[in-house]
Order: sequence, then structure tokens, then C-alpha cells
Amino acid sequence: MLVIGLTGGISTGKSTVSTLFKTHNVPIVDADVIAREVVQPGSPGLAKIKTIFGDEVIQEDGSLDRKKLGSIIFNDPHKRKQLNNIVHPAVRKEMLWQVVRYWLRGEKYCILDVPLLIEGPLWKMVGKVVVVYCSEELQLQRLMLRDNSSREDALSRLRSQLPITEKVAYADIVIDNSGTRPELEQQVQSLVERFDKEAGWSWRLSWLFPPYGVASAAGLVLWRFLRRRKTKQKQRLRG
Ligand SMILES: CC(C)(COP(=O)(O)OP(=O)(O)OC[C@H]1O[C@@H](n2cnc3c(N)ncnc32)[C@H](O)[C@@H]1O)[C@@H](O)C(=O)NCCC(=O)NCCS
Ligand SMILES: Nc1ncnc2c1ncn2[C@@H]1O[C@H](COP(=O)(O)OP(=O)(O)OP(=O)(O)O)[C@@H](O)[C@H]1O
Repeated sequence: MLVIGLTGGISTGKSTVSTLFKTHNVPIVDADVIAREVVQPGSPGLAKIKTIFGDEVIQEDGSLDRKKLGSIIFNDPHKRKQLNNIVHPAVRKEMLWQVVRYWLRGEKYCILDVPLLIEGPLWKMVGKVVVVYCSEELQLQRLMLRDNSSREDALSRLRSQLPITEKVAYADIVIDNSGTRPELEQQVQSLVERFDKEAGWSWRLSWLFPPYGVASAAGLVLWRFLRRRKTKQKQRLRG
């Protein structure tokens, strides 16, 4: 099964793209959704957050005060790292299970929608990296509009991720979301056709004969590593 990583900068339009893929019945693993599930009341994740960040980030009904925690971690890299260390391992574990379930169902390919794909180790483990791009100014405008937030708050969120221009350097495919929604829909439609073709017959073989699937996945990861090293060398040479 082809595993595709979908990412972008904050508010470049990942969730919008992911929703469009869903309308084509493409299986999606959504890291943001899982990140909410692993901190539900009663979960070990929420208990750890309470220990580190205190009662001030817990609401009266026992659930996480996301706004409060956001205002802390998007302004403090150390605290952000502490939160990531609690949430990310649990998210990765659940993502892996969801991928295995899609594979068992015999899906040709699935898409991992992960905001921090490039910042973490996951980009090395997927068959293709798709980055949803728009300019930083557009990112800010859309973020302020969506969250009804100030430019300052939007900027601190934006600065807590790698700049979108750097993420694009990791991409096998870039979706340019600088235009209208119909233009975005058109790009997604073309990608669905492309992925259907590229998944080809090998997904069937890897399903029927798992060692082939494991070997081709390992080959892909190695190819990606070598390609990235070459790109880095080229970037160094260019200064
Ligand atoms: C801080 C929290 C509570 C704020 O919640 P809130 O509802 O306001 O935002 P939401 O979860 O919808 O995230 C919105 C976007 O913010 C960005 N973002 C979220 N967490 C982080 C982070 N740790 N570092 C950088 N960007 C982040 C992503 O682009 C994400 O798509 C929440 O984002 C969180 O728990 N973050 C840590 C988990 C995480 O890294 N999630 C991202 C996917 S694994
Ligand atoms: N082509 C577009 N034209 C206008 N608005 C758009 C377009 N694409 C997305 N948006 C809007 O921009 C905002 C951000 O999009 P979206 O939530 O999909 O981004 P995201 O990358 O998933 O953000 P986050 O990282 O915060 O989860 C949303 O309000 C969405 O409706």
C-alpha cells in the first residue's frame, strides 16, 4: 500500500485538501483528530499534561482548555517541546494502527494528514510527501479569519513551525493553494487519478505477499534518504 504524507504550514489548507480527498473516498489518517483523542478526559495523555502544565489548563468539566494551552505553548519553545513529548508518541502509535487497518482492508493507498510531518521523523517513512503551499501572508490572513485571532497570535503559531518555503523543499508534490477553491478541487481530482495509477498493481502483490510489501517499503525509505542527502549537498554547494 502506498502511504502518502500530506502536510503544509499552519492554515495553508491541509484540512481543506484532506476533506476533498475524503469526498473521493480516499482513506485518511488525521493526526490533528488523533491528537485530540489522546488527551480526552481520563486519558494518560491528559494526566501527564496536568502534571506538567498544572490545573490552569484543565476546564471545570475535566477537559483540556485548548485555548489556554495553545497560548502557553505557541509562545514558549521549551513548553511546546514538553507537550510534543507527551502527545506525539501516542499519536504516532495510533497512526500506525490506522495504517495497518487500511492495509488489512486492502486499500491501494492512504493519506497521512500530519501538520508536523517534516519537523518530525515521519516524512522519512512515507512513500510520497505532498505539501500544501500558499504564501506566508495568505497563511496569516486565512489563519486570522478562521480563528478570529490577532496578527500577533497568528504569527506566534506560524513561527512555531518550519517556514512553508523550507517544507516545500521536501515535497515530491506541491499543491498550490494560492487560488480559489475550485482550482484547489481540480488539483486534488488530478492527484486522485495520479495516485490510483501509481499504486498500480503492486499494492495487490504487497497485500497477497507481505514480505514484498515490507521490502518495497524499505526500498522506498532508502531511496528517499539518498535523494534527500543529494538535495542537501546541492543546497550546500549553492551556499
Ligand atoms: C496546543 C493545542 C492544545 C491547541 O489546540 P487548538 O485546538 O487551538 O489547535 P489544533 O489542535 O486544532 O491545531 C491547529 C494547528 O496548529 C498547529 N499545531 C498544533 N500543535 C502544534 C505544535 N505542537 N507545534 C507546531 N504547530 C502546532 C498545526 O498546524 C495544527 O494543525 C493543540 O494544538 C495540541 O495539543 N498540540 C500538540 C499536539 C500536536 O502537535 N498536534 C499537531 C499534530 S500531531
Ligand atoms: N483556496 C482557498 N481560498 C480561500 N480560503 C481557503 C482556501 N483554502 C482554505 N481556505 C480557508 O483557510 C483556512 C485554513 O484552511 P485549513 O483549515 O484547511 O488549513 P490547515 O492547513 O489545515 O490549518 P491547520 O494547520 O491550522 O490545521 C480555513 O478557514 C479554510 O476554509
